[in-house]
Amino acid sequence: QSLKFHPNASSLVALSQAAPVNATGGKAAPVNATGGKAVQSGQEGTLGFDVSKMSVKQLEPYMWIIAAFALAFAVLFELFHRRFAQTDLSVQPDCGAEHHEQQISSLFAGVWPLVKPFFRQNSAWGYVSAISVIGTINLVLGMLIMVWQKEFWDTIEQKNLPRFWPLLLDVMFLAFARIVLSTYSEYIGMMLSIHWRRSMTQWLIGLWLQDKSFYRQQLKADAPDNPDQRIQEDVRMFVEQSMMLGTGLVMAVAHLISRLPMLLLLSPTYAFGQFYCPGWLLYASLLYSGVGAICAHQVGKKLIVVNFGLQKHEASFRYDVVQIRDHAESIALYNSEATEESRLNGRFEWIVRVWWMLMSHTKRLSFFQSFYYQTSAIFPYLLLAPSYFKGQITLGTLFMLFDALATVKGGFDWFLGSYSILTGYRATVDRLSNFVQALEAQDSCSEVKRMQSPGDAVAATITELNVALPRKGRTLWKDAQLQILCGEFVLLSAPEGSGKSCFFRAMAGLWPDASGEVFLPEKTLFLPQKSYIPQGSLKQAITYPACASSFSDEEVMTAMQALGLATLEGRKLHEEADWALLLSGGEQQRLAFARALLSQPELLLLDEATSALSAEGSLEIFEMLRRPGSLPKGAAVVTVSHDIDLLKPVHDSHYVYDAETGGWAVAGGNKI
Ligand SMILES: Nc1ncnc2c1ncn2[C@@H]1O[C@H](COP(=O)(O)OP(=O)(O)OP(=O)(O)O)[C@@H](O)[C@H]1O
Repeated sequence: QSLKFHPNASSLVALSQAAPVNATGGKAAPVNATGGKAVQSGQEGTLGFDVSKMSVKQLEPYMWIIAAFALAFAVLFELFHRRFAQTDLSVQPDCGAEHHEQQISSLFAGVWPLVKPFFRQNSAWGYVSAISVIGTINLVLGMLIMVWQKEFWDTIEQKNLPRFWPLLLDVMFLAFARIVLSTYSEYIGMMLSIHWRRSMTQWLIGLWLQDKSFYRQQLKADAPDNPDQRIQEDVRMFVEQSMMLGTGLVMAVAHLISRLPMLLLLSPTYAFGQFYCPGWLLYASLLYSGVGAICAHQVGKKLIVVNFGLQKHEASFRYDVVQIRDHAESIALYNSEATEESRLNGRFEWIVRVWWMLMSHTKRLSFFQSFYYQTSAIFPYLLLAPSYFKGQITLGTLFMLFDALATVKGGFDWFLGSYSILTGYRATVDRLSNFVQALEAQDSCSEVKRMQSPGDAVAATITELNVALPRKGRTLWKDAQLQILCGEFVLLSAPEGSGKSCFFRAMAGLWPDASGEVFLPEKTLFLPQKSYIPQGSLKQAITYPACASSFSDEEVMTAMQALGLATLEGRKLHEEADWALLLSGGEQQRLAFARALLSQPELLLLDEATSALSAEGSLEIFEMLRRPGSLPKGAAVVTVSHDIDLLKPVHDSHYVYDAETGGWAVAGGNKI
């Protein structure tokens, strides 16, 4: 079809071979023969045989030989090529336990909920309208080019030189319009792509970060893997593939609309020249394409799962590489390069295995698609030959019907032709849908009621806090109680693994398997043993989680001086670096306390937050916290630590874990 509608050089060459038959039907034979002769004599001289005198009968042995060779090649290849896999293909790769849509009826299930947030915006419809207008103009241009081509070839046949040059000038206008439209439709498509991607990325990031989902997802056994890949790679693929498939579908529908009337009007009323059935060509091509689509789905549907598995293993491999970058120092100190190399190579082997599955299923689909397209080529002849030989249609009508039938069938074949892309698309849609559903599900929310402290003399109260390990695991805390008075420094101690950090997580509302009531002041700050230090300026590292601009340089410098971060004072506040790598463990903990001074919390919860500091350093910090003006008046501090002897003197109360009751008890006393 494209040969007829594109006025470029190759189409003109192709048309010059096809046109004599197409344009004038049987009458063109002399032209063909004359033109043919010149070529044939040339071939005779070069190759030593006359192609025009050859018959199919003569060539039949060669056809058999080529077919036999193809068969032998296929058999031998199937028998031996797996030896070159260089991996153990008997091990079945895991393609993930997540939900996959595999029914033909549900191939597009879940697409609309993913697309909806973007298409609620007016700008999205603006882009779609612009692309649609350009597409419609392109269709009109196609029709104009068709008319131009007819006249052009008639002019050539009539050797009408005066008309020839104006016609060439006309085609330049058409070509210019085409060039401008195709360039801008691609450009607008790219604009749409980045807007759509940004909108979807912002939506997913919002969902992922809201209500601490990013943390709670980690605790779930069946949580979707690699959220980073879903937000970055899957969104990009989803947008690109949606646009590719959407454009293809719209083009197919447009071609159908433009050619369907022609097919219905010219279609012989007798099917196969025998049975009265108006419009039967349309039904026949619909049936043929429908059966082809169903067969393609049956042959290729496993590709959905395999594509899903490939995306999963690619993401896991990339995550493992990132792990090495994140833990470079530990790995270098352990000299564990060989272990890491074998771990990475082992991980990559899974990609190789899934790739081989993909190859095998793609080969099956390609076999079927090639078979389908080969039989499609003779399909119009099969349908129309009886009517033609019975004299019900002329040769000219036959060629017009071929053209209309091929275009209509091409439209119906959109599904089959796009099936490979569709399987990848389906896998991407599943990965994104599962991710969105997991983020939107509220099943893993903590049942701990967090309320604001009444104030007055009490800074925080924890009542009947029950904490268990995920998935109905061991109970860590049972009806635990704790009351912290304003201005009080409380020390909590318990054996390792008893659940101190989980207690804090439950208080913060992070732990899913927890219940109880927690009264906390509005400004509560948790400082863990290892604080997160974002990449960027030193000022941002210190002011985190607030923005760097929330504090003046002087305020930040004062906080640094109060924490004795003397070694950092030589650094410029706006110097950018990976501070988590540059700073020592002790410096990182001091930096976290600088955050406390800047954010001025009413309750400060410290989980082993001075573990990397020396004894003097730890005491210095607590003295500084106790100094008036460091924290707001009446601010309380709760410290979890194993350094009881060191820290007890700088705290007002000391509670210990009571293993029997699963709660806190006054050190040396009874349960609270
Ligand atoms: N995400 C998790 N999934 C399953 N079990 C967990 C998880 N996090 C912690 N645990 C388990 O919960 C128990 C308590 O852990 P927690 O970190 O609260 O102990 P801890 O008292 O703070 O220990 P330490 O003094 O060594 O820091 C441990 O047995 C730990 O293995």
